[in-house]
Amino acid sequence: MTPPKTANHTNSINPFLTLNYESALESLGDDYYDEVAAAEFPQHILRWRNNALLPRLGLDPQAVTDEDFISAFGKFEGRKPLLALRYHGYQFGEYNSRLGDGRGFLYGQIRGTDGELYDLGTKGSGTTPYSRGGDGMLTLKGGVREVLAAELLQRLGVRTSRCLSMIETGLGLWRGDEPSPTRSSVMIRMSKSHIRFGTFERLHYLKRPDLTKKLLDHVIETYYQHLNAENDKYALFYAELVQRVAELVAQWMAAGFCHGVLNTDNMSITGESFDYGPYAFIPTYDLHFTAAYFDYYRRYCYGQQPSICHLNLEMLQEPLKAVIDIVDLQTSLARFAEYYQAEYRTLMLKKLGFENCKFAQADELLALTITFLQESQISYHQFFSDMAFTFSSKWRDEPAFVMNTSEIVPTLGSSPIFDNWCVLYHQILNQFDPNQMENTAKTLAKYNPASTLLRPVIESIWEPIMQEDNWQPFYNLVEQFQV
Ligand SMILES: Nc1ncnc2c1ncn2[C@@H]1O[C@H](COP(=O)(O)OP(=O)(O)OP(=O)(O)O)[C@@H](O)[C@H]1O
Ligand SMILES: [Mg+2]
Repeated sequence: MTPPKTANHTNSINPFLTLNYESALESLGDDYYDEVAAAEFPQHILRWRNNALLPRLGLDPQAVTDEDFISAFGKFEGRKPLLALRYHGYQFGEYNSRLGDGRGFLYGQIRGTDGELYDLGTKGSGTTPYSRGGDGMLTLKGGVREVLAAELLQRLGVRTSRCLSMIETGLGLWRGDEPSPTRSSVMIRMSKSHIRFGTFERLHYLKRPDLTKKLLDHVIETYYQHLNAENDKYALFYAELVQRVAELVAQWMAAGFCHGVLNTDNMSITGESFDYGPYAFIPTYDLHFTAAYFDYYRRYCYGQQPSICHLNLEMLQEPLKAVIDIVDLQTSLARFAEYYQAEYRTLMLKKLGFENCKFAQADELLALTITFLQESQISYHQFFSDMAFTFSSKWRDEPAFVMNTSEIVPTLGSSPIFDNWCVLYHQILNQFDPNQMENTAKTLAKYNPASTLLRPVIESIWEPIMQEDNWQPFYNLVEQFQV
């Protein structure tokens, strides 16, 4: 990504308005949404345009001006209807029937060049019937954080939504968790559906099994098309959702990502990751690490993520029971751990340099790596990025050569676990042909990017923005995530 280009507005039609919008969700009828209007902002400064996503919408980045972004995604000119979606959800275990898009709406749905249907949804675009006294806005820092998280997560192979644009909107917002007044932004998120587990939970709460079935048909037709012709498509849908969610959590865990707010209104029915609010990447392998300062009981801590997602899937059975046999639902959910473990194992072995996971001692290596990371409390990110950076085929020669040029290893002092780990890694490398070492180096580099988003890194990006409106460090970092 390059910084936003200077506006070069012509009088031609905005390319975003010429896209072939589909009315998939709108055609379900107004039981599922409310038509809303966007806020009018005092200022529109384009801070981020995700050129990497434009080709997927069938657009040539060169043909889209900054002014086009501002007109479409800051001023919301020329597009209707804008739909605030209705949903409920379990928040920190408590059912909340007063939710819904309180600061966003569905801007439109577009078939990507890959054949998938994408939602363009806003965040920070003003109040709706679901704002519950909130201002309907997103802080600039919140926007910056969400752009960064999505780009790094996609780099790390997580199935994630991404931000298409972020526009600074010139308001001063009051927030308890940021020095206030703080700057405002409006963001466009491109995702594979904004239908949440909570969208179904609302229909159950309203005792509308007819609407549940209608929505389920829509979800299968639109996002699980390959199941549409099957006789037992509903049961198969849930079985696949279980697998997708289990794999998603495994992707977070391998990435060292703690989502922070795994309420059921933040769980997508397509098994995609979204809503990067109080998230954090783990500094060290600590199962109790908790991202949200308001998560007093560590409900959504790093190590709880698999069991919370399992629980959220289990609670989703309640509305789905209107259409799917409970035995089928339970049988599918029983496979969650198996899917999770298979994906986690595969991803961690990739981080350790092995694309092909079928080798002797693979499980031993994985278990010892986790024990080492946990007991040493070495930097989770730096351990793997150092492996990638310092890997050498010489590691085959002696256990003592393994990671011997790493910066982080000397900080360990004497560590019997690390010594055992080196012996094991050395043994494993010797199971392979010497000419495989190049592949190991490539795998390590692919799955362990040098850059990270630990909290101090985010602060180091935010500081120059806040102090001197210097966005260059932000652009530089996103560019590294997009290679
Ligand atoms: N500033 C605000 N004004 C109005 N409603 C808000 C505001 N912040 C959050 N909400 C609403 O509170 C609920 C929970 O918020 P949460 O932070 O999970 O979602 P969100 O970040 O607003 O949106 P999304 O889940 O699409 O990323 C949602 O219904 C959301 O719309
Ligand atoms: Mg949310």
